[in-house]
Amino acid sequence: MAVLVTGGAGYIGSHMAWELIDRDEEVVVVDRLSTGFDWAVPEAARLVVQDIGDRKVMEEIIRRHRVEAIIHFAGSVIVPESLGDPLGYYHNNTMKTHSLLQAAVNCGVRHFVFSSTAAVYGIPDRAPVREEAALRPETPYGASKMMIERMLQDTAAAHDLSFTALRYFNVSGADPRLRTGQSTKGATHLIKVACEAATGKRPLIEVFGTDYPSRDGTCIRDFIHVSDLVSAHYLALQRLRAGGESLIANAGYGRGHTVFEVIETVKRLSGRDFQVKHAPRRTGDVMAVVASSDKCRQELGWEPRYDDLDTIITHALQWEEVLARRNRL
Ligand SMILES: NC(=O)c1ccc[n+]([C@@H]2O[C@H](COP(=O)([O-])OP(=O)(O)OC[C@H]3O[C@@H](n4cnc5c(N)ncnc54)[C@H](O)[C@@H]3O)[C@@H](O)[C@H]2O)c1
Ligand SMILES: O=c1ccn([C@@H]2O[C@H](COP(=O)(O)OP(=O)(O)O[C@H]3O[C@H](CO)[C@@H](O)[C@H](O)[C@H]3O)[C@@H](O)[C@H]2O)c(=O)[nH]1
Repeated sequence: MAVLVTGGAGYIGSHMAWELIDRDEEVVVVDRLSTGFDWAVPEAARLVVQDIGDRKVMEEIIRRHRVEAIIHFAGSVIVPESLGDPLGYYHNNTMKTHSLLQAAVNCGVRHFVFSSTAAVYGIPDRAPVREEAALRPETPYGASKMMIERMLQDTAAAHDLSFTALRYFNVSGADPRLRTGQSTKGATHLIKVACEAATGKRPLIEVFGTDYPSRDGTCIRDFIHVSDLVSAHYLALQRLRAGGESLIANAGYGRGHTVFEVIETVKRLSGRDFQVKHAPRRTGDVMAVVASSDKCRQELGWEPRYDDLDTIITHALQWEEVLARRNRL
């Protein structure tokens, strides 16, 4: 029996593949390598280069490897990009997940763990935001994921399939053993961009909006270490295997940092100064997005190990140095 990891050549998915390998699971990765890298997949996992949207092929893969659970990361992930290409986002996220779910049901897959997002909340009425809050996504990206959550609830009610959807807040950092990290080309994520500026890969960082009514005028985000995130997935999988009910839970620490605080931390930990340019607000940005993490801790027994901005940024910087060394070779 195998666990299928879609998007397992990408940032979070490759950490998940390592987590599963570390726990002696059999792992099959399906990834079309649009933003992921074949070298990011552990050698002990089987990589199939394939788009998840082809239902017949996915059914063959599921049957051939006797897939018992799917952990689904594949998708389009850039919030601002989704505003310019909504149909592309609904297609790659919502429609292809529909097709994957149909394949899962047809083949009798029992468990499904899904990458949802804090973006389903839109502008939360309060921070920290609880799972029961109204879902009012501000962007096609958030809406594409909200629709998948609904599809999962209806599918689990009708079929012998249980699911966990984790609503990730801002994922960052890298495997502490530096076996993988965020390698995305032309990255747009704050910590990655700031680390690239610190290691000289970019000349500067732009801060999108310095006039928000926050403590220093910049947006606030709840940064979660990628290794803590994948450990929550593993706990979710084990809980479903043990007969646990389907669940939707936030994955964040419950603490927010501003954009300026992140940049200052990157400067301090790297010991390098870089130019910080104040720029207009970015369309679709929400001022403060912070998780209530009670449900994840209580239902999954989740105990984060890297809940500290310095640790997250230290690992992110170390991974940037690994990439820089590789590119020089
Ligand atoms: N990074 C974050 O802060 C964050 C926050 C919330 C949710 N998420 C979700 O987590 C998941 C993983 O994100 P990531 O940051 O690792 O991004 P990523 O771009 O590094 O990984 C996505 C992977 O999916 C693959 N892929 C995309 N479309 C595919 C398709 N149709 N068929 C097969 N493979 C496909 C890509 O090649 C890539 O390897 C996504 O679903 C994203 O929406 C990420
Ligand atoms: O060069 C940069 C990059 C980002 N930011 C700001 O930093 C904050 C965080 O932005 P970013 O890292 O792009 O993440 P988000 O837009 O918050 O979205 C992330 O977090 C969401 C959950 O909160 C996920 O759903 C998304 O997939 C993931 O990209 C925002 O205020 C941005 O305006 C900058 O000022 N400069």
